[in-house]
Amino acid sequence: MSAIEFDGVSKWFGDTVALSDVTVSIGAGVTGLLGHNGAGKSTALAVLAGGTRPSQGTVRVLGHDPHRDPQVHRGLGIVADGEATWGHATARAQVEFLARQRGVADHRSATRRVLDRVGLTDAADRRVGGFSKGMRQRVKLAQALVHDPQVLLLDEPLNGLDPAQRRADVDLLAALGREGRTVLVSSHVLSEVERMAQRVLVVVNGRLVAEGEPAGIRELLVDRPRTVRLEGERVLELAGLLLARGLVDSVRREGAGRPGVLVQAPRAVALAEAVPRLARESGTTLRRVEGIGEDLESVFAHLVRAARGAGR
Ligand SMILES: Nc1ncnc2c1ncn2[C@@H]1O[C@H](COP(=O)(O)OP(=O)(O)OP(=O)(O)O)[C@@H](O)[C@H]1O
Repeated sequence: MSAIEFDGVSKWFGDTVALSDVTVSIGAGVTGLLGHNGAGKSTALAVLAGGTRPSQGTVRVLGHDPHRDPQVHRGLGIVADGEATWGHATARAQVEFLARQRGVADHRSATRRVLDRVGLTDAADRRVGGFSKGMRQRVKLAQALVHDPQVLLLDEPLNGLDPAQRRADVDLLAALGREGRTVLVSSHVLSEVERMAQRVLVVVNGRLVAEGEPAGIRELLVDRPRTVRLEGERVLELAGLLLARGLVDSVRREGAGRPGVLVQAPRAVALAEAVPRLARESGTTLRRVEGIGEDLESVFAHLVRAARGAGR
């Protein structure tokens, strides 16, 4: 059995479906839980942490029902979204407090070790109130790790961090995964999860719509149907060539007074490869090439349609 098991899990709040029939096993290593705002990521983590019960289906963490069995917390570390530190206490005091609460045998040395691991040794005896966001995030991580848990749940842990802090945290989480821990990290940024995760689960409107290695998920997200706007000299000739070669399904001129042409490509990557080459062949001088509707929502909407098509 994997450390984390979802079996037919649904969760609704009144009329809102936060999770819909999710079945998945998650084992050792880093797994990214990718989805837009409101997709159900926090709910999935809350169900695993025992904070909320599924409306339907079962979850197991290290074989326990997290909602009923407090034993689960011996093997579980949680880094929640948002602020969870006390400004007036030192980093060491906050981590030690958690260590004592969880019954860690030698809580002082465990605290020392974990503060060192997250890079807070020098700041350990300073009040957390004066810490940067990244340092406070480290305190939360140290609190989650002090009892050496097998399973670690992190809700958008890289939010609000600067690039150097992000890199450090990505390295730390990747290392925790390599040690054989089961690390589940939520995010709405693919490039973030693909740097640390061996596996990515994509959640859209509460449904698990795709899963796989980061490279495969990237391909799925990037190489999808896309509307592209082309602007330049003789751009209609270029669009004609694209149509003739089956690289686009349709060509439409923009409305009056606008110089562009809108093409609908079934595979965006093939189009991107062909456009510069065919522009040269047709003598087109391109001024602009831009994707239309490139927001994350439209990417996820595509995945939902793809998942429906596959009968999931
Ligand atoms: N306690 C609650 N009561 C009512 N609705 C809720 C509750 N918790 C979550 N929801 C709803 O369930 C859906 C999923 O929310 P969830 O917070 O799990 O998404 P998320 O992917 O974590 O998004 P975000 O990144 O914005 O936190 C949303 O529509 C949200 O409004």
